[in-house]
Formats: sequence, C-alpha cells, structure tokens
Amino acid sequence: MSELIPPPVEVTGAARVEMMGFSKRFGALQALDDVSLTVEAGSFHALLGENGAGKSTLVKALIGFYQADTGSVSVDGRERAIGSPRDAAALGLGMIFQHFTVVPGMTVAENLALAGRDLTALIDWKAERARLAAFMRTAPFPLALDARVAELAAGEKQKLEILKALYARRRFLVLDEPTSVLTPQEADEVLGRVKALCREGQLSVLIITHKFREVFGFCDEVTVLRRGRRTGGTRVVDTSRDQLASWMMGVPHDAAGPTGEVLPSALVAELVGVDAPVAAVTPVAPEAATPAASAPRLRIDALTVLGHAGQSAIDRLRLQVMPGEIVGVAGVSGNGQRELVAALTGTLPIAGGSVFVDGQPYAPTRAQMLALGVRSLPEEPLQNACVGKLSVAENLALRNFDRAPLAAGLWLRRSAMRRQALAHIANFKVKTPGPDAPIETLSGGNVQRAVLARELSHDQAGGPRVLIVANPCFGLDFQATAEIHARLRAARDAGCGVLLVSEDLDEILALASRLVVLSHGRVALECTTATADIARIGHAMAGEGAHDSHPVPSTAEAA
Ligand SMILES: Nc1ncnc2c1ncn2[C@@H]1O[C@H](COP(=O)(O)OP(=O)(O)OP(=O)(O)O)[C@@H](O)[C@H]1O
Repeated sequence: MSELIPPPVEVTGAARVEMMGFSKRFGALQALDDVSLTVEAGSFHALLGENGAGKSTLVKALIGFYQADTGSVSVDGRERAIGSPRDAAALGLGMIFQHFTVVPGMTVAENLALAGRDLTALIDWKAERARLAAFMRTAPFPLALDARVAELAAGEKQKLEILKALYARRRFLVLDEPTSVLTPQEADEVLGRVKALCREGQLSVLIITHKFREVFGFCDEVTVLRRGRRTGGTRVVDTSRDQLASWMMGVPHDAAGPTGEVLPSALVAELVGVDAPVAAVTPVAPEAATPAASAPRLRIDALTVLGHAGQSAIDRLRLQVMPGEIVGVAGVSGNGQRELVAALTGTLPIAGGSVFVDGQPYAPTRAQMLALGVRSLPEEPLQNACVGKLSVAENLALRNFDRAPLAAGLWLRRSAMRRQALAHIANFKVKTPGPDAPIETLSGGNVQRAVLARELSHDQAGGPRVLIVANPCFGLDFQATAEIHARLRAARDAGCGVLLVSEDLDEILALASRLVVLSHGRVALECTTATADIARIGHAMAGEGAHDSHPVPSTAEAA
C-alpha cells in the first residue's frame, strides 16, 4: 500500500529525487539490479543505455506505473512511498512520454485546465482563465490559450505537454525521448527552455535519450545503465562520448575488454559522424557497379494518395531512386510520410499517378513485392509488422514460413524455424529470453531489431532491389543505430535503391545522397545532402515554402 503524503501547498521549486537500490524482475529476467540514481535539485540529468538496458523500467517504477521488487525513493531528503502515478503527482513528480497525450479536439486552455485534475471536479472557468492567463505570462513557451490543439505544430504540442506539467505544479519531470518528433530547431528550443527552468531552480529533469548531441548540449549529469545495472555516472563536463559508449557497451573503447570485445568500427564511425566500413557486406549485385547507366530502381510519378479523411495526403509526388542510392524523405511526422509508405507497400490505395520498379509498372501486392524484390520496414513494428502474442521465432518467419526450408509441402518445419530464429537473433543481437518468448515482451528497440533482421535477410539472389524504410532506428540505441545504418549502406552498396523516410534529419544526412522535405504531402524542398543547408531544411520541415513537386534529378543523372 502506498502512503500518500501530499506536499504542502507552499512547496515549489525543483525537487531533489533520490532512487536507491531499485531491482525489478520479469520472470527469469532481472530487468533492474540494485540501481541507484540521484537527480539533484535543478539538474538536467541524462539517462543513457542501449535498448533493453532498463531505462523505462526504472522511470516507470519511480513514477508508480510499476512496483519495483526492492528500492526506495527520497524526495527532497524525505523517504516517500509511491504506489501509483497519482502518488508521484502529489509529490510533484511527472513524466512526459514520446507520444502526445494532449487532446486534439480541445483548446490549449482546456488541456491545461484538465492537467492533473480530478475529471469529476467542476471547473470555475472564470477563475481558471485568470489563473491560466497569469501562468502564461511567465510560462517558458507562450501559447495562445484559445488555439485548438489539432492546429498546433508538433513542436507546439510538445511545448503544451511541458506546460501541462508545469501548470499542474510538477517540480521533477521524466522526459522520455522528447525530441523524436521535433525539427532540429524545435528540439533545441524545447530543450533550451527546459534547461533554463532547471537553471532558475524551478524544475529538475531526468531525460531518456539516445542522442549524444542532447547529452553534451543540454545535460548537467548523466547516468548509464547496462543490462539492468548502473555502469557509470558523472557530470557531463567530466566525460566524453567514448567513455559513455564504453559504459553503455561494457567494454573499454581503446582496448580489448575482458572478453576480447572492442567497440565495433561501425559504432566508432557513427560516434564521430563518418561513413562506417561495413563489417559484413552483402554480395555486390552486378548493377551496383554502374549506377549512372541504369534505369531508376524506383520511379514515383505524380503519385497521389488520399488520407483517411479523404484529403490528399500525398499530392502528385515525383521522385526517383537510382540503383546504389539512398534518397531521404524528411519532414515532421504527419506530413504524408505514413501514407507514402502505406501506398508503396499496399496498405493504402494509390489514388493517382504511377510507380515503376526497374522500369516495370509496380502495383504493391505481395506477389509483385516478391517478384520485383521490394521490401519494407514499417513504423511501429510491433503493431504494423508483428503478431505480438506469437513467439520471436514465429514472427521472424512471417515472410517465409510457407517456403523451403521452413515448409516441406504443407508441413511447417519447427526445427528449421528455430534455427533461422537463432541465426537472426545472433546476427542482429536481438535481446530476448529465447526464440520462444512472445515478441511483445521484448523492449521496443529489440522488437525493431527483430523485424529488421527478418526484412533485411534476403532470400533472393542479390538482395532486395528496392527497400522502403520508415524510421528504421526510431527508439534504437546508438549501437543498434550504427549497425542498422551499416546494413542500409550495405544494401545500397549491393545495388539496392533505398527510400529512407525518417523524422531524424541527422539520420538522413548521414545516409542519403539526396533528400526531399515533405510538408502537407508536397515537396517543400529538395537538395543533395552534401550541400544541405540545415536552417533551410528546418524551415521547410516547419511548413514554410511547400510547392508543387518537380521531378528530382538523381545524383546519378546529375553526375
Ligand atoms: N512487462 C514486461 N514483461 C517482461 N519483460 C519486460 C517487461 N517490460 C520490460 N521487460 C524487459 O525488461 C528489459 C528492460 O526493458 P526496458 O523497456 O526497461 O528497456 P529500455 O532501456 O527502456 O529499452 P529501450 O531503449 O528499447 O526502450 C528488457 O529486456 C525487456 O524485454
């Protein structure tokens, strides 16, 4: 039972939060093992760790979503029992999730007024408006109180999430990858303002992030978890990327570790931002050698796709991807990217225009995808590419369960399926209790790795010809990101044409040779990544300057 001790009303200002000896077991898995972490009052504290390290389990135990097996919490030096998020809220502790929880059909004022309130209580709107107006005068992000949330840009919605927490008097916030849906400018603005609140002593923050740029740009302290244990922690000014990487991976960066491991070259390259040599390059297809002489792998011609409300979500898009080329599609989430990928992979109808693969008309049926070598990695793979209750092995076999070697006539060969799963798990370092675990029990990053293993493991000579990839590294730690990037480069080097739809601009700049920015279903900007102007891209992502799509010359053509 929790002991609910509401803070006295006069308690304001940043909270000091100390977690001591947190352990949590899920079945046979020790997800947290005696983890302690202190966020000083007014500190901006980063929580790092690879996928499955235990970050979410730790913060959810702190905020009362889970009960830890052991562990205690002190707030401002006094031990407190937190049995539910409501207990945490009463102490001024809150959490902001990756995905928005604001209500789109309501105004900013209504969303703020409802924040942290008992929904059965009546609101005295006159008094509330006065309070809201006073709050907004000193708020870190001014928003129009009467604006409808549905009309706000992603960055403004994220600001509203933070304003809700502040209006509800949170003095300590967990931010779970808060910038994943923002433009670079919005991310810097949001983190900069939150940091200012910390500096002013109003707020303490524990931020889960996979971006070293954010750790070094904004954070005061950092704690690193690995396999459920705390492996390091320090002031950010006293550390380096290499040290954080070695704590995350459990190996020294400049020497072989106890097991003879060293940081993989792909990872080191990712950290310093250069093209990584690919450890295991897939066989090079003959086409890869002469991209300029080839027809486009993928040609999209005046493609129109309607959204769920019947509006045009993709509006006469023209785009082509050459063999051996990665083309990035940048943009803030909700600007047609989802519909573009859905239309190219057959889950939304094409309303107008045409698509060609290697010069042949392409209709996205399962048969044509197989015949023409089109593979795809969807967003939110647990929902869109897995059956959660089925095992890891069964999910890894979803593409080829009906073919040899997994099938013999009408019979499914479970031993072959298991062998395939073990190979994929080892190759893509999927952390799972085993091939028989339901895939829904894996951490988000490990579900992503499993689906990537399935989709990138070619059962076709020469590998996929066209790869349509949507946010392939969303939520993945940097080591997994480096591995996935290396695999995408390997596919490119093998002659594949890769269409990389990503909300992470850094990812596009690292991988693609050309990019288009989608805004309201249209191309707002197109450029080569070598000459990219980040400010212009950010403005285009924010919706400034959308125009009709034009045919995009490929690098190969331009050369
Ligand atoms: N409800 C659950 N049941 C069983 N296992 C779980 C459950 N929740 C988490 N786990 C396991 O606990 C471990 C830690 O998961 P957690 O989600 O805390 O990791 P994380 O560091 O937040 O990872 P990511 O960066 O991928 O989100 C993982 O191995 C995960 O599979």
